[in-house]
Amino acid sequence: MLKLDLSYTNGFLNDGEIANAQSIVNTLHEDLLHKRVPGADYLGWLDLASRTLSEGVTDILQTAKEIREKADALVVVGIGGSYLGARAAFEWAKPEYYNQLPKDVRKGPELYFLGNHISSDAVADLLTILSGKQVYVNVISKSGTTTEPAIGFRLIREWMIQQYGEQETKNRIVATTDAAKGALRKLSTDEGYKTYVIPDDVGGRYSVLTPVGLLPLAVAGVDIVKLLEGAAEGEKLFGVPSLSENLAYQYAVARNALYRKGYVTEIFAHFEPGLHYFAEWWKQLFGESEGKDQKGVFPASVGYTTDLHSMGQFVQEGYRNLFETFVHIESVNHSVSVPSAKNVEDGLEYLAGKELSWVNDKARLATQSAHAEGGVPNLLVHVPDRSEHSLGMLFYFFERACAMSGLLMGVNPFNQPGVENYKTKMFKLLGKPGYQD
Ligand SMILES: O=P(O)(O)OC[C@H]1O[C@H](O)[C@H](O)[C@@H](O)[C@@H]1O
Repeated sequence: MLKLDLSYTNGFLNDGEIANAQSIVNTLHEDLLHKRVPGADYLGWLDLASRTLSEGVTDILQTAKEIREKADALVVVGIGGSYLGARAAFEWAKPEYYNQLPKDVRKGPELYFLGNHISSDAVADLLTILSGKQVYVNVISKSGTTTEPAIGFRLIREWMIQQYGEQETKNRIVATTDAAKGALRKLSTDEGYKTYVIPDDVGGRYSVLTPVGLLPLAVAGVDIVKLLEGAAEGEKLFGVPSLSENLAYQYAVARNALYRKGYVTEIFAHFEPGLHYFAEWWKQLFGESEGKDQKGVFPASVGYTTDLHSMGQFVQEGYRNLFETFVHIESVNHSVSVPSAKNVEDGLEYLAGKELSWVNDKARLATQSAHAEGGVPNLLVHVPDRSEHSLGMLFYFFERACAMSGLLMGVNPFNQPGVENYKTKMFKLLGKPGYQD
């Protein structure tokens, strides 16, 4: 079960400040359920996990099984919401050096991501590592027109045609896109690719539990049923209006209260390298949902203890507009202890035999306390373990919190009009037809 600890907001938030928001939360909760909110056409994520479980995921599991049997590597092509959820869950659920593990240990294909940048070097390096391998591709784009994945897909498709020929390439591509619209849908129909649909009513950053995330994760051997079950349990836990019960709404109210007091930057802080991409997913979720109409908490992230040795100074004593949200995993997958080394004078013998996770947790407790003392309020989300079930629940926790938080802030949490401006300017610079004036 997730837990939310707000003790380090004491002294920053007043007594009763959260509970006092109950009546506005009641109203927004009802508006959300009855689709009376801005962006109401994009609320399909609210009960997506439970609906998907009742419809079943047999087809996705079957496709994943075939790819697992035949492929040495799956390349997942996508960006933003068509990328970050799958990568977050992959890195959360699978071992740190997954691609380097022997195939009989890994039991599935290597997993690579493409289409999330326009870097020649990164593309060239990927094609080098793929050389001689049996490669399959899952290209993911809701609009089907996003520049980076469209370029990435052209490149990998061309490379595959050279390796395997036209027809075999078609058999190795699965496209995840809109049911009817867009260039990728048309190409998939023309070429006869296997396809999966991104529902109309689920925006990119809320789409991890659609085939966008589910197919690549199933190929990597992530238990997608447990992931969905965790999120479905989250639907119940975080689907009630009462602030004393609903931790997602508590979090939403707390971060809004801090925002109104000038804490305009939120740092997502974790202590596990495997959560790096979860933080990236979280940044898109909150950044695109709230950052509009000249409002919004700026979402940043740090990976401690690494970043205590780089960003720690700023967080402790720099400009005071920060608050932190720690995500702490209570039970990690592996037990590793500090070895004894009596002849080494590093002053660490007192830790000999102690679990690294215990040391890591003491670092977390010390950091929370020191940062609060330095004027940085912080919130703590406890996650029981690194299971798919806990991850599914955490995805839903933040999705539900983000919707409530954006509504409390008075913005439409489900659109992202601002991402178009640079695209228009870029298309002009690139000489795209129709963008010259
Ligand atoms: O799935 P796509 O249509 O390719 O979109 C991928 C991403 O790019 C866009 O620029 C939006 O800012 C994101 O919200 C979206 O997730």
